[in-house]
Order: sequence, then C-alpha cells, then structure tokens
Amino acid sequence: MIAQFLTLKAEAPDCLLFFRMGDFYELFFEDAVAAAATLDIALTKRGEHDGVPIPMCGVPVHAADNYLARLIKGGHRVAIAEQVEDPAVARARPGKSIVARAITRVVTPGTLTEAGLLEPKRANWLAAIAPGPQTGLAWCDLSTGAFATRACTPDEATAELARLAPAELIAPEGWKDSPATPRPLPEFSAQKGEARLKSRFAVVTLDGFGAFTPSEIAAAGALLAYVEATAKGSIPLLSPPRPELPGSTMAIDAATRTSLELTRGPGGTRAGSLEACIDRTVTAAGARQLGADLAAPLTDAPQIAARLDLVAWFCENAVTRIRTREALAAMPDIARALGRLAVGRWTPRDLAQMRDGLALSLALKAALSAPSLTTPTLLTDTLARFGAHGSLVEALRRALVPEPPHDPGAGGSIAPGYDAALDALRETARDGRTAVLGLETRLREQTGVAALKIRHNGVLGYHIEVAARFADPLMAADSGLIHRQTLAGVVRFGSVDLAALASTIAQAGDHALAAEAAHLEELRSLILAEAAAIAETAQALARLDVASALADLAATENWSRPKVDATTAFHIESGRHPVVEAAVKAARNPFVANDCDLSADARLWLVTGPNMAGKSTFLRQNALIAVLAQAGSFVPARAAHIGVVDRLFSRVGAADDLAQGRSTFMVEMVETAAILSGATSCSLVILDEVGRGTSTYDGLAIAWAVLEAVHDDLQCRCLFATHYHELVQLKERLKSLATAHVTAREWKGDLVFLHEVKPGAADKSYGLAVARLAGVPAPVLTRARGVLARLEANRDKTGGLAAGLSDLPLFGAHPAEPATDPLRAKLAAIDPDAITPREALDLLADLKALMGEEQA
Ligand SMILES: Nc1ncnc2c1ncn2[C@@H]1O[C@H](COP(=O)(O)OP(=O)(O)OP(=O)(O)O)[C@@H](O)[C@H]1O
Repeated sequence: MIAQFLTLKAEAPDCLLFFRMGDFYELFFEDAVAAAATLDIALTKRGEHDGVPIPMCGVPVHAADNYLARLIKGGHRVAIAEQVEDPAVARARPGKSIVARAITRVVTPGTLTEAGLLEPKRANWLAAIAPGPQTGLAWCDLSTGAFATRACTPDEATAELARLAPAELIAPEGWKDSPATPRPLPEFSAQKGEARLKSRFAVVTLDGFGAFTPSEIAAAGALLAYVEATAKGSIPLLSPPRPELPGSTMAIDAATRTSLELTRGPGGTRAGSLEACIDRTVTAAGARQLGADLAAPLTDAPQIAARLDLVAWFCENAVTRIRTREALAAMPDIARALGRLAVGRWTPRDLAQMRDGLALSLALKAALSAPSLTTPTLLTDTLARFGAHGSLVEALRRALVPEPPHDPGAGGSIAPGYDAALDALRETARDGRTAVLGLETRLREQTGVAALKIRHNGVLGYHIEVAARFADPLMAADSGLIHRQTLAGVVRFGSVDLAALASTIAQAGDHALAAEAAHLEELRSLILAEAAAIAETAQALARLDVASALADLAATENWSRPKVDATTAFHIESGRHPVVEAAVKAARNPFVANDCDLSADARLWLVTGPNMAGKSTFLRQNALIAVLAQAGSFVPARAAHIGVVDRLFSRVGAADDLAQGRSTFMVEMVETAAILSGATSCSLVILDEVGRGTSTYDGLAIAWAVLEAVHDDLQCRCLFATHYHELVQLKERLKSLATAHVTAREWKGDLVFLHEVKPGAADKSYGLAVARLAGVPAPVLTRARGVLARLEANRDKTGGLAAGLSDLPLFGAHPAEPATDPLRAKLAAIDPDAITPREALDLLADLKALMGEEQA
C-alpha cells in the first residue's frame, strides 16, 4: 500500500496527498507532519518504511471539507486519491491485491467550488499572467464560470491583479514578481492556447468571443490547461472568455485601492471597507457583483447613466423595490450551484436550489415585465437576459421531493409518482420491512422471549437479538436460528426466513438507489444543457439585486443621483464620507458635509488645517464619490457633477512597506513617481501630505515641485493636503490652484474641530493643541511652546523655510538644456568631402581619444 501511496505522491509532489482508506483520508510521511501541524490533529505512526516508523494522520471523509478549507487557507495544495474500484473486486483478485486508487482531484485555492470552502460574498478568482512588454491576463471563477482576459502593460497588470485579488495566480516557471503557482513555460504559448480554447469551446475561431491579443490567448490557454490538470477529467463550468477593453474601466492602482479601502478594510478583509459599508444586497451573487462594480468603475458615460437610471427607477418605485428585494432574498445561489453541478461535486440539494431559484426568477421576471413608459433600458435589457427555464423548472418540480437530502447516497430525493418502477421497488422494500416486523412478532411467540428484537447494522445486516440470559434455548440445533455473534449481554442470530427477507429488502433498496441515481444524473444533464442560459439568468438577478440595493441605500441614507459626463467637471455639493459618517453617527455625533469644486480655474486644491481636523476624510470622500458615481451608484452628497475620471490616484498616509524593505519615504516617492508618469488631464489625484516622510526642507521642496508638476504638466483635478503652510505662496504663481482649509477653533484653551472646509489657508497648525488633546504631558508642552516661539521669531526675521522661493522661476520655464556631447559636436563639424585621407585618419584618432576621455 505504501508503494501505491508513493507512486501517487510522485504524481503530485507539490501537494499533500489525501489517501482514501475506508471512511478516512489518511496522510503519510511529511504530508502527515505538515497537515497535523496545520490542523492541530494527532500525529500517529503506522508500520515502517526503510526501518523508520511512518508518521500518519487522518481526517474523516464526511468532515473533509472543513479540514480542506483549513489546509488551503494554510497555503497547502491537496491531491485527493480515491478508491477507484469496489474493494470486493480487489479482494476477488488472486494474490494480496489492494484496491486501485487514483488522484481524482487537486484542490488549490483557485479551483474551489464547494460552498463550505468559499466566501459567499467574494468571487474566487484564478488568474494567469503571460508576462511581457504586452502582458496578457486571464481570470476565471470556477464556482460561477465567469472567464475574462485583458492585454495590458506590466504596470497595468499589477493594478489589475490588485483589483481582482485572485485566490491563486499562475505564472510561467521562473517568474518572481509576486507569489504564484509556477507552470511550465510551453503552456503559455499563444498557439497552443488558441488550440486548447477552440477545442474546449468547440469553435473553429475565437473571433465570436471578441478580439484577443496573442498575450491574452497565451494567458487564457495556460489557465485552461491548469484547470484541466487540476480537475482530472471532470469538466468545470467555464463560460467562453470575454476580452476586457482597455480603458473601459477607471484605472485604480494597488496603492490607491489600499488607501481608499474600496473592497478591503484596514484589516485586509471586507470589514470596514466601502463595499461592506454600502452593501444592502440580499443575495451572495449580488454582493459579489457589487464588489466587482466597485472594484472596476466604468468610464463610459452612457453606460454609467444606464446603471443610474435603473437605480433611480427603483428609488421612485418603492413598492416594486421592496417586492423585488423580498423575492431576491429567497433566491438560492444558483450560479454556484451550477458550478458544483458542472464539476460533478454536487448533492441533490443543488438540484433543488436550481429548481427553486429558477422558479423564483420566472416569477420575478413576470412581476417586473409590466410594460411602462418609464421602464429604464437596463431593466429591459436585464430582463431579456433571464432565460425561459419553464420546462426545466417543471421537470425538476415533478422529479424532486420538496427538500431532498444532502447525501446523494441516502435515497429519497425523487418524488413518489415520478417513476412507477422506482415506486414499486420502494414498495417492495417497505413490504419487506413490514414482513420483518411480522417475523419478529412470530419469533417472539415461538421462542417465548418477549424482548426479542430484529435489528439491522452495517456489519451483520438484519439479525435477531436477545439478551444473553434468554439465549441458551435458542442455541439448540432445532431452534431454527443460526448463531452469529455473542457480545457482552446480548446474543445475535440469523434465520433462513430473515435472510430471504433481508435479501429482498437489500435488492429492492439497491435497485431503488440506482434508479434514483440515474434520475438525478438525468436532471443534472438537463440543467447542464441550459448552463449558459442559467449563468446569464444568475448574472441578471445579481444586477437587479445591486440596483435595488443601491436604491434602498439612496432612499434611506439620502444619497443623490450624480451627473456623470465626458467633461472634466468635479462639483460636489455637501459631500460625505460614507464609512466615516457611519462611524461618527454611531458615536452620536453629526457628520459635517462639505463642498468641493475643482472647476477649470481651481482644479488643484491645496488643503490645510490642523491634524485630526478632517483633511484625509475630505480628500478620500471626494475620491469615493467619484468611484461610487462611476460604478453606477447614487452618491452621499446633495448634488454631484463629475466629468469621467479615467484614472484615480490616492496617496494617503504612506506606511512603511517593510515586507519589501522600503521605508515610508521611499514608498511615498515610488508612488508619487507613478502618479506623475501615469495621470492624464482626465484623472483625479488625491495627495495627502506628500513629502512628510523626510527632512523638512527636502519634504517641502518635493511637495512644491510635485504641486507645480501636477498643475502645469498633468493639468488634472487634484486635492493636495499638507502641513507645509509655505506652499500657500504658490497660489500667486499657479493660476488654477485654490486654497482651502478645514476649520478648528480654540475655545477656553481647548481645540474644537469644526470639520468644515472653507476657502483660504489655515491660519496656523494647532499642532501643540492637538498634542495636548492627545495627552502629551504639560512640562513637555510648555517646553515645546518655548521652542516654537523661538522658531517663529526666527522664521519671521529670515523669511522662514520658504525664504528665497518667491522669485524662483516658474516650473518648466527653463527646460533643461540637452547635455552637449563633444563626440557628436566633433562629428557634426566634419565635412567628409572637404578633407584628405590623411586628415580623415587624424580625425579618427582624435575621435578615439575623445571617447577615451569620456569613458575615463
Ligand atoms: N466632516 C466630518 N464630520 C465629522 N467628523 C469628522 C469629519 N471629518 C473628520 N471627522 C472626524 O475626525 C477624525 C479625523 O479625521 P482625519 O483623519 O480626516 O483628519 P486629518 O486632518 O487628516 O488628520 P491628520 O492630519 O492627523 O492625518 C475622523 O476620524 C472623524 O472622526
């Protein structure tokens, strides 16, 4: 057996091998040691290998999901080796033969489909990257079948991966940019990929799915190869790939996502994120769609307007909204049930979920289809995506009992009356059981043992049981009973009649189970034949859930419809930060709404104000409002007009990236460089205290230069918060720069934050007042006050930190002169027609000498 284990282990050396033995999956050798440590279960020993005891541990099959989930979370991959023949067949073979086993599945984080192993509200992306100057990305979610690709630059690929946050990334061997499952390079060949995709989707050309670049095909092909390799012959659900067009969504890089906490909060989970704060969806599929929408806001104004129209319609039609949400709340997750059915890991419950979900979808479609002049286009389009699943629902209704069991082997899933032959088999089994009861009564009378019982267990099957003290007379040869087992206190017997009945019952039961299994399989095929239409229905349902949930939010939280167009407007009236607002309100404080108008003559705002006044909140809330608006949501503001933002950058409070060995300041500069090279005139840039991580002079100088570059070169909309009051001078020089400050007042020696954003710069920093609020001891504060008075006196005398900057020439006024290259200058001066061969040789020698000087 260990030889069989080792052979299988060699097929999946990077996995823990779950080796099926009866009702357990056993692990051996290092696998056992690793699994026991991760799962915190007992490590035992079994036999010896090369004279050394073999470590072993095991998990029961019925609870395997739970253990698998923990191992996958712990960073392991698991190969499952099942028994692939009946043990009786193995036993019947001559010699000491063991049951044949084979790896039937490799479980990895990106290929999960079981409900128990997945987060209901998050997509479970498996992504593949084909690196190169033009990088190809492909990603799929095997739990729902979604499959998409994108061609992009390496930087964009990093941002895309941050958006998707894949559960698993596959990359060619040797690629080291981020943790990935390595795959052989040939699997990333575009040619092979194309052939693989064509064969998987049974098409002669991929053109029908969209226009792909070779890098996208390479990534999609590698992804498919991996899916097939881990599924080991089963066919997971996968829709045809859909290429994502470059520029169709707002570009948001990884640092911006983290700083704005769009879909992950401070702890890296959903809690505390914008997504969690605004999520009112009532289905898991809706929550997944909302997450996807927020992670990828649109850039096409008409498409955004279509989403907003649908939200507005649900806002206006409150009764319809409430009814729709009630209907959706009862909806099972049919997208994921479909994923389980496709891959072959399903239970009869999944069939019932499909029946109930599709029936509800039909009812919902009928309820929302009443023609009306005001029906928004997206509603009409979404309803058109609902499939006509009437006959499938009918077939499932006829075939299944209302609540089938979880266990496919338990029987009892198929409704009575569906199949006369099955009913007859069940009848036979039932009659047999009644006959067993009759036999029990007869035997009690015959033997005079009133407490005689006929029982059933897995080892003996049906048997007669009496207390030991009544057993002796029954042992007699003429008792008609056959002794089978003596236990402490009870003795068990068989009889010819009982054996006959047991065999009838068992046969009928087996045949009934086989008939049920065949019916269940037929129903599964019926569903899979409509897989594409069901996946489409599931997506349409998720879209309705998102729109009605956003409408519910807008109606109850007083959000308003933004106007989004192709201008560069950014005008927010009384904007709020939804997450901070919720926190502030939970503490029974009011949230102060603020305006922001980045119109052409003030597209760059320099925001000052004391610590804790609310600068970061103000900056972020405007970025979030742009994200929400372009995701198709109403926004937390009285009114908003936003010109489509193509790229969003936010740098708020850079933290040390110790994992990558970069200091705060280095991180900040790397990120600032990314903005300066990536932003366009349609971008929105949020910069919070750029330059604060270094010495005051360096920091001010960098902040100054960045502001000038944003103003003159990028010419984008920008909010820039700073404690460098010296920067206010730039207002005189940069015509589209406006100053604003967040207000605070000192009152009776205390600092009171008003959180209002007002035009103009803050009068002072209040740093010491904040320090006092924070509990810095009085002697330290007194000393600090003294130091401050000195510094300020000196500043006023010398002109301060920014002395001498007032007559600094404007940024870009003196373009750097191209460095003169003496070699080039000399070459340029040569007129080949006017020199003799001798002069030419001399010149050559001079040029060589010049080159020597340069290299020295
Ligand atoms: N508009 C507002 N209305 C009510 N409370 C607010 C508002 N803005 C901010 N706050 C409160 O003030 C706290 C501090 O806000 P924030 O972090 O934005 O300040 P800051 O000025 O950026 O501070 P620092 O300069 O120290 O980073 C928030 O956690 C919140 O409780």
